[in-house]
Amino acid sequence: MTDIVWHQGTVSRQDREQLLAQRGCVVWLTGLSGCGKSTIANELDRLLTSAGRATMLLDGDNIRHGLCAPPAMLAGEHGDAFAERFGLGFGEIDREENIRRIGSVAALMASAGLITLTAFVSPYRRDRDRARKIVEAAGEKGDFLEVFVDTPLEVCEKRDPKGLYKKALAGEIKNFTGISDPYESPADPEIHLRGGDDRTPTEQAQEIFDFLAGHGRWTATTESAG
Ligand SMILES: Nc1ncnc2c1ncn2[C@@H]1O[C@H](COP(=O)(O)OS(=O)(=O)O)[C@@H](OP(=O)(O)O)[C@H]1O
Ligand SMILES: Nc1ncnc2c1ncn2[C@@H]1O[C@H](COP(=O)(O)OP(=O)(O)O)[C@@H](O)[C@H]1O
Repeated sequence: MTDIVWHQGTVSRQDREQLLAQRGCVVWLTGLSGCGKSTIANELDRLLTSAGRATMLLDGDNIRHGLCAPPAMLAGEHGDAFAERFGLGFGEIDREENIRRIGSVAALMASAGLITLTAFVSPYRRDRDRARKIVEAAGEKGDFLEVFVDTPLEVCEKRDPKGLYKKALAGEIKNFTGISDPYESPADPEIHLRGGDDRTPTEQAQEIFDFLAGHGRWTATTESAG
């Protein structure tokens, strides 16, 4: 198809995972803005690192400051044509490319043996399924865990930690997920967290931690979680 040929490295994924005594994977949190993705992912990151696991957290807001920056952030350094071509907004095709890039980066991190946590709205089922495919192609089935942070829209709107719902409802932000853009719920997520329930983010993160521990993602524990 192209003249690009895959180069097989000398150090294998198994070599890297052996050093870490764990199997790399991707924990993919999806849900509306304000549903609790970042909070739960950060709590999970803390639980895992306290337990001696090697992790990396990719968070939507942060990644959109670099790898998936919007056109306005790129124009100054690279010019308008570049910014238009490679900068990402929130249209359907932009979100598709955002999730494609994140899926690829997450797969690389999982291949390095890291327990990779991602927190992106990722509203389209097809995009999430593609991310799963990329991760599993780089590893094996079971390396991708979809976590649906299922917090009702009314709760997210009420929390509105960044004031984005207020702006979206006033028509100041276009294509805002849940208001003027769709969110397609996962059909069969590995973990379904009901974000509006009485549990704390720490308790919800613990549920994910227990799932990972119960599925043999690591073989040695240096310290207990908590
Ligand atoms: N139009 C629109 N729709 C949804 N979200 C918006 C929008 N504009 C800005 N934001 C802010 O950007 C964060 C979502 O970025 P993501 O990269 O996770 O989005 S996506 O996965 O490509 O759909 C999202 O972060 P979270 O609130 O943490 O989810 C918002 O803060
Ligand atoms: N389980 C929870 N219970 C109560 N409040 C929560 C819970 N999870 C998150 N929050 C609060 O909701 C707000 C939005 O969380 P955030 O993690 O930024 O969401 P997202 O990353 O999905 O946009 C934060 O102010 C956070 O403290």
